[in-house]
Amino acid sequence: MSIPVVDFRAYSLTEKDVTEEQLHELAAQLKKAFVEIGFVLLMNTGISQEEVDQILDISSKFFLQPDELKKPFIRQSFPNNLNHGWVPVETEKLSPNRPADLKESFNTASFHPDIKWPTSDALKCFREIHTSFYQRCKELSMRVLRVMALSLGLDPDVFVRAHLLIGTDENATTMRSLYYPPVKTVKENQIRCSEHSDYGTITLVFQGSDGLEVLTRSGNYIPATNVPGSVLINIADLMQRWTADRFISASHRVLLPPTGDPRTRQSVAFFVHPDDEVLITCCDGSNKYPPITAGDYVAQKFNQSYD
Ligand SMILES: O=C(O)CCC(=O)C(=O)O
Ligand SMILES: [Fe+2]
Repeated sequence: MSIPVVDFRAYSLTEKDVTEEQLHELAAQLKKAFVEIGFVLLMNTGISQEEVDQILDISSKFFLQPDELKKPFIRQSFPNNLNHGWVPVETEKLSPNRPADLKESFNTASFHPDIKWPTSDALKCFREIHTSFYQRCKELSMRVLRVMALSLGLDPDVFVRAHLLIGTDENATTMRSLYYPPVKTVKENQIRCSEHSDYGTITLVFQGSDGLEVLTRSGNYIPATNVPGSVLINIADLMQRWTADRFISASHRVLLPPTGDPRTRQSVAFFVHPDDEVLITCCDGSNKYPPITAGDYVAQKFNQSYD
């Protein structure tokens, strides 16, 4: 089994005249992937590899600074949005069975005027690059959510309408740039990114190199090979609840590199969340999961993963 590949050209960000027939064809392909494995590799989305390289590049300049220069941006230091900011290595614990992850990250979760952004010469484009990549990811997410609603025979705008506040502090959508430093000393069972599923509706992933693995329904992890120019998209927990388990929020992880391999790794994940106040109820009318607001669900998950 491998991750299914879907050509998204007909509804790419540069395409204005998609036909109903093309949308239904895409819907059928996405539905199959999201039911069978919960992951899909989209080609020709309109987001170019140059854009991805640009954000990976400016992010690595940020991460490679001494911790002292990153501390002013640490997560939880911005009162308007406690999820925004820098997360040092070994802070986030995604699995109860493992030590905290060997990764560092920067969460872009707010554009509130009180947010401080890096301003040094080397990082003067940091804010602009992060803001524009966030917007690109948001636009693509809206297109994907539309196709997903169609694929389930729902009102095509039902998911889009639940995500109108992306980019404000009333919505938890977060773009996270990840940096996995060279591996030196390792605790027992520690890995780069522990087994977990994501919390929101969908996640867009841009990998700088291989490393991500995905759990299949048959119970084994397979590589999500990095294909330059593509966007990997996965179902997250709230979408699994919303669809009463038709779409699956698959577990995934990043293992350690082979012993002695000094290579770092980078990726960018765009975690799409519904607006905080949106109540997620099973769209098939069942009560397989009790209703919960998107805001309460994410708050619960953050309490578990950041002690
Ligand atoms: O680094 C990656 O490729 C994915 C990271 C991830 O799954 C996450 O941060 O939720
Ligand atoms: Fe993830």
